[in-house]
Amino acid sequence: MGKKRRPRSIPVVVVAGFLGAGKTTLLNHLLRNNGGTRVGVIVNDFGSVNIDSMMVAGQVDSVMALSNGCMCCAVDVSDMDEMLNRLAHRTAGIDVIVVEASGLAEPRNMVRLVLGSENPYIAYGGLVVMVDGAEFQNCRERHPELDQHIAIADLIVLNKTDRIREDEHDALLSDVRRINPRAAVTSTVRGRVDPGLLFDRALRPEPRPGDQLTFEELLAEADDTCDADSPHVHAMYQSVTFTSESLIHPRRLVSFLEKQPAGIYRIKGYVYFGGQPRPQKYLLQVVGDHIAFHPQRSRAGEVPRTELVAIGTDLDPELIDGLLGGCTESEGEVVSADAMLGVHRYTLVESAAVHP
Ligand SMILES: Nc1nc2c(ncn2[C@@H]2O[C@H](COP(=O)(O)OP(=O)(O)OP(=O)(O)O)[C@@H](O)[C@H]2O)c(=O)[nH]1
Repeated sequence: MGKKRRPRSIPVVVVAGFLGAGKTTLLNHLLRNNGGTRVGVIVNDFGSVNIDSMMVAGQVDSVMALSNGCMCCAVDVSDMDEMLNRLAHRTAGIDVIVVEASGLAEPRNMVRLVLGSENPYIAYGGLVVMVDGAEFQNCRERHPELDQHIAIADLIVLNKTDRIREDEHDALLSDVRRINPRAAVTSTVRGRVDPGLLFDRALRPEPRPGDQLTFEELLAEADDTCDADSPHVHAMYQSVTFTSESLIHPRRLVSFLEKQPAGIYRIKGYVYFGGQPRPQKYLLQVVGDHIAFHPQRSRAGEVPRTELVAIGTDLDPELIDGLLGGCTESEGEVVSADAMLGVHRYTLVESAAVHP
């Protein structure tokens, strides 16, 4: 009689963190440094164009995008379950699944979606919460509920420490430790964490007995709705998507970015400027006041299509669409050679390696 095989148990790790904290950057780092571990990825973006899945595509065999909008308040778990089923299927050969929550998701509800799965081959692998070292203290003032996200994390990644002074880092670290004395905390630049911290729970610092939250505690107060009694961060936010097949005028776009309409906190997406022998493609990333262009390699014959998602509060979609529409090149317009100077000022060359 053949030996009975034990069912595989694929850990599912949820990565959460406020808008722009560096979740996709961390994911790309993990995918590049997976040491042979096959990682399946589920991304859930807030806007109607899933920029995050485009940013990890090409890094991984299995990337799946959860449908338009933040999933954390989905009433049933079927969408998530369907993706988990596909990734956990034997033929996919996946060793670990990472779920990147939208930057506005309630992590508790994302965890609930994973725990609610009926798939016998997966096991909840913990919650990683990323903190934007440069923006967190400001964000906390606007959204005190972000402390709750930290409070339930298993691993807290203090990211963007290159953008803060040592004393600011120390203050942040002690705040985070006070909010969650249980979790492991690691400080990073560009999400460069040891993948072993996420993929192999045994490598994590072991919580002391009685320190770890039980699933029941984790799920307590998990909310299916976004009503006024349980305001979720994303209930206040909206997104505006802009697409254009015309080339973008660099100087006009930079001027838009430097004087953004009120309410925008985050902009991300792909932009095409004119160039020879082919248009120049950039990934644009704006978090708060911080603007970054990341040069991209475009394929020969690639049709330029700018896609940007702006996320914020009290946005005026028509105004934003109109202003971005005004940043396109008009037909026959001659763009001077120095028009790219503004873009170059905000260009991160090394980032080409982060987001190819
Ligand atoms: N200076 C600096 N920039 C970083 C660091 N990590 C990420 N970034 C930049 O921050 C911006 C946002 O990073 P993402 O990884 O897209 O953030 P995210 O959390 O996935 O964003 P959302 O999905 O919109 O919530 C990008 O321009 C990154 O290159 C870091 O450690 N230092």
